[in-house]
Amino acid sequence: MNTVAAPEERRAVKVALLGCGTVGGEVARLLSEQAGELAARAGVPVELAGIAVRRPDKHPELPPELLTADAEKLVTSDEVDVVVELVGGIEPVRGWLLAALKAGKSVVTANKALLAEHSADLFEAADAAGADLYFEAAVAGAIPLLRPLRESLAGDRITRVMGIVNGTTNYILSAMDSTGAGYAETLDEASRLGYAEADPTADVDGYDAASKAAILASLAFHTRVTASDVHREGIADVTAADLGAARMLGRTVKLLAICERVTDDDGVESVSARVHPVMIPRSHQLAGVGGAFNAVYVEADAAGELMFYGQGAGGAPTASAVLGDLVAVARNLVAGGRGPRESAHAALPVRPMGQTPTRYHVSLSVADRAGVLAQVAQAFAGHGVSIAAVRQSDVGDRASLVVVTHQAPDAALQSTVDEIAKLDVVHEVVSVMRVEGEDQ
Ligand SMILES: NC(=O)c1ccc[n+]([C@@H]2O[C@H](COP(=O)([O-])OP(=O)(O)OC[C@H]3O[C@@H](n4cnc5c(N)ncnc54)[C@H](O)[C@@H]3O)[C@@H](O)[C@H]2O)c1
Ligand SMILES: N[C@@H](CCO)C(=O)O
Ligand code: NA
Repeated sequence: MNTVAAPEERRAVKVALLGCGTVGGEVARLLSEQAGELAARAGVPVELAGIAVRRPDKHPELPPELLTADAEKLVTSDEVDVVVELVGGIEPVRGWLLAALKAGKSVVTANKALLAEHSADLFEAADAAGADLYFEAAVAGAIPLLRPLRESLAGDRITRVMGIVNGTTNYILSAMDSTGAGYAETLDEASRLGYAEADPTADVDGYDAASKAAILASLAFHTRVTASDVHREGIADVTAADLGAARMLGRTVKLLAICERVTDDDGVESVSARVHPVMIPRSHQLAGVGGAFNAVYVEADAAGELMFYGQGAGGAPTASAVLGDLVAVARNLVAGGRGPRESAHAALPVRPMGQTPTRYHVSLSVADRAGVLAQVAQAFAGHGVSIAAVRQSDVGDRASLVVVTHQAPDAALQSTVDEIAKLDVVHEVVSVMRVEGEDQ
């Protein structure tokens, strides 16, 4: 348990840094370059006790006496007060962090994959030992977002969190939209710039954003949501035709994480968490978020609408969030307090995607003859889906038909699209995508 130390008894807060790659390297640099200022802000010097990397011989830039390949031993060393984990992945990191917490060390991590599956165990271990668990860098990089959710908005009732939380896919979609650049070359560039995960399929297939959505939903709604509770679709299937269809409607495509508190007709509350590509109007504030930037809207009963924007990936921006957490832990050690614990009292069920209300855009290539529109409209009506707008234009002997719906349960919309694809009069389903935001 943390205790208050008299100023003369305070020794430096000693940090074990696990991982010294894109983010860890920047944390090590800033800890050294800003040592004086960090000590002044924390009220105590913050110093490295050791750095664990996979291959110490590959790091001539780091002090050799600090380097080790044995993270397991480092995390429970008597000399260490705080473990900063920037390795990533679930095992063996989970075991290291549980051992560290059990030994009373506080933990700062950027590891969303681990938190989205095991935060309950980690919080429990932190509570048992009276240690801290901070993870601002795990969602939306440099942007202060988790601290506002955990602390500033703890007195409000959040109803929705929606935004762009993966820098790599936003970088790719922005380039595909603005320059028509190809998917593969843009992904290579995102990896080179240090935005992508070690295995970039975690980014493009939506796993990274789904982990972040689970963390956001858990914090915003005071419940437990894991990555497997989040409906996940990535951007691998987003085509030039989708972007073209969006452009025709004055829209663009973004990969969004959407977490909502939903109340059914009987007043029963649940949460819905999903990640998928979405068409949004170009006038929407999220449409202007380019490159590896992230932006997240939070809607709360009393606060109204808030927006958080900034660099969501990259070494230095992510290190900024890590260092902020490290200063918070050091201050707690000095003052003898603790940061916020897990808040999961609401224990809300997770609503399946099929029952979640969404809106669809469907772009079809159809035969240009009488009665086609009626057949398509009938398919929507048969599934109880109400149409908001229809646009038809002739393309040679075919017609292009674009339908935008009102909200309906996602399963009803999926069934409608499946039925339409089988109609003889439909030559091709050119693009199907969910939509958010009002049309102009
Ligand atoms: N790169 C970003 O923009 C970014 C942003 C936010 C969060 N994150 C998260 O930060 C973490 C680190 O990401 P990164 O981009 O810096 O990764 P990275 O691949 O650049 O670095 C990983 C580091 O971990 C070390 N490592 C791997 N296995 C190890 C082992 N068994 N023992 C000791 N050290 C080991 C490697 O030597 C390397 O130094 C991940 O959880 C990632 O999801 C990254
Ligand atoms: N790979 C992640 C890093 C930031 O969490 C991204 O592209 O957003
Ligand atoms: Na953040």
